[in-house]
Amino acid sequence: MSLREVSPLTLPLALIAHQVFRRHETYRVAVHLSLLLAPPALVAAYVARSQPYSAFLTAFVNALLSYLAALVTSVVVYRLSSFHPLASYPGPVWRRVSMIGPAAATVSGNRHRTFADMHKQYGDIVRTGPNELSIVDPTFVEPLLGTGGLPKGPNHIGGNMSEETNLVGIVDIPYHLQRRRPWNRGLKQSALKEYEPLLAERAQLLVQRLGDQSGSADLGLWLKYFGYDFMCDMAFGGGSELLRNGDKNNVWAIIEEGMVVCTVLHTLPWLGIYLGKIPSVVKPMLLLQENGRQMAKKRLERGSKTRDLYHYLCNEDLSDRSPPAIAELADDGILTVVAGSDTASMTMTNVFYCLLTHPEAYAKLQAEIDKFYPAGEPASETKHHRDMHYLHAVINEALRLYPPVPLGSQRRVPHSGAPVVVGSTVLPPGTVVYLPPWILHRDPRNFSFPDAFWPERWLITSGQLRHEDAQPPSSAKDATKMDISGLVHNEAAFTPFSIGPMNCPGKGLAMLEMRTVIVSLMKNFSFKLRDGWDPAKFEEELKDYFLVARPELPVTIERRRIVT
Ligand code: HEM
Repeated sequence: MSLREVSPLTLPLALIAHQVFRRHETYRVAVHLSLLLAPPALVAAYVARSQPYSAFLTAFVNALLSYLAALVTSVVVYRLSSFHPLASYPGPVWRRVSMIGPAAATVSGNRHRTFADMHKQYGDIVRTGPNELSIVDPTFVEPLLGTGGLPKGPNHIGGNMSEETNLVGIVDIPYHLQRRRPWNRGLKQSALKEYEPLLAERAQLLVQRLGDQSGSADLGLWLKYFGYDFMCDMAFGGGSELLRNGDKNNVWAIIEEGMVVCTVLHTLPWLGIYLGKIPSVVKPMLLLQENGRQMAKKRLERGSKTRDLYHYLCNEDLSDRSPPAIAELADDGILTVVAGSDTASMTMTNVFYCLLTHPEAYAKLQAEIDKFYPAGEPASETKHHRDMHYLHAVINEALRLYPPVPLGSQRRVPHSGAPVVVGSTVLPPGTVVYLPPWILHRDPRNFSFPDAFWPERWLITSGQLRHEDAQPPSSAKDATKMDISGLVHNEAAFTPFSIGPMNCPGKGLAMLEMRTVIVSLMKNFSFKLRDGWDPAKFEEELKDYFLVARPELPVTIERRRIVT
């Protein structure tokens, strides 16, 4: 049977299959295979009935080719047509067709820059994929992320290579909220108090190890070691000694290589499901998952002397509750490692990069630290944090310029529900949405001098500094006092931790950790960028692999004398 003979039969079946795929998006391999193979098989059985088996095989191959060609054509034509629900949204034509190209492009780590370029060209709402929009209008933040907002998007299904994801990717809102409760208990203020001694001990070890580095080091690397060790202390009651022993098991290479693969699979979730079945292809991802699972499993086997995060995740704080399933706890171990250690250590690296390239800000923060932590006052004392307005402003400003999750967390309008309407914008069912902090934070409509590191903006708007006493950022040479008095500062557009019931539960811990470490380091050392290193490279080499991957930060280190 030739292609021409089978095509009249396969064409209508392909059109029906397209509609089924479109309305009932599924990640079940069995359903995919049935929809892809059963119709051509039926056509072949029909046209080659009462003929030898070889005729059936020829008919099947031809039916499959014509069926797939019709299916692909139908999908592409529909996505490019004015019938597609997102047809009215502007965006590059190639991105309307398929996510395969965008997924391949994520490997470069420039996804955030690509999104920024698209917004420059097409405006505030851009169609960045066949069914995907990126929105940089801050009035959408609360309705889409806040209470009553949208559920999570499907990207973590790809990253997890399974529809069963850890907390961060749970799509079903009631189930997400149920799984979220122990995290909230384990990361609330009273629980943080119990982590403070662990934090103080680790920060002291970081100081000691940096002091051993004979005057020069990659500060980013040591902050990564610190971040991982502290996260293991805090979450699993110990288990990592990178600061003492170095990264002999390459855990950071595992995390960073895993995140590259994860970003590709976030963009094409169905591919994750398939590649998950070919371990050799997704080895970095599997190693990353195994690392997190092992950390959690070892913790469960040995128990913990401290009330660590797993004390809460295992419901050990509730006498009337049994622990959740081991698989669930192990999956949340992966999330703990990635969400908890990478983000905070990266932000501390960014803080030091900003301070070291802005000596006047460095000097102001040093003065504040010396005021609150004179000789004799331990750097681990947290009671001063709330009065350290400049420290808070510096951290906020680093988070504004370099949000660790540059595109933010994905959301999706449920397939089964009604369209979501925000103002005059209609988001049809099935639409995936990004609200990228990287772009919102650098938009002059949200923040004056958007590309400048200028902690003073946070002091002015919180009433700590009068407009008339503020100096414009050093990089904004032509700025006037007028520009400062008409300061634009829209905190509704500041979303490094996301917002709403599915936001980051680790915000309080991250702030505590960052403050303690910055104080400990600046109280003990003077840092300078290593001579000959070009700081311009730092920003260029920041990569978006869902979380930001950072370049090295080489510094010279000198011990300060005023310290006890
Ligand atoms: C500077 C540090 C950090 C930043 C900027 C950050 C940012 C984020 C963002 C943007 C999300 C996505 C939220 C959403 O979907 O709306 C998230 C989720 C999450 N983060 Fe963080 N994070 C940081 C540190 C931490 C720490 C220290 C922990 C502690 C373990 C943590 C635990 C989590 C968890 C468990 C989730 C999943 C929340 C959920 O889906 O309900 N994060 N984080």
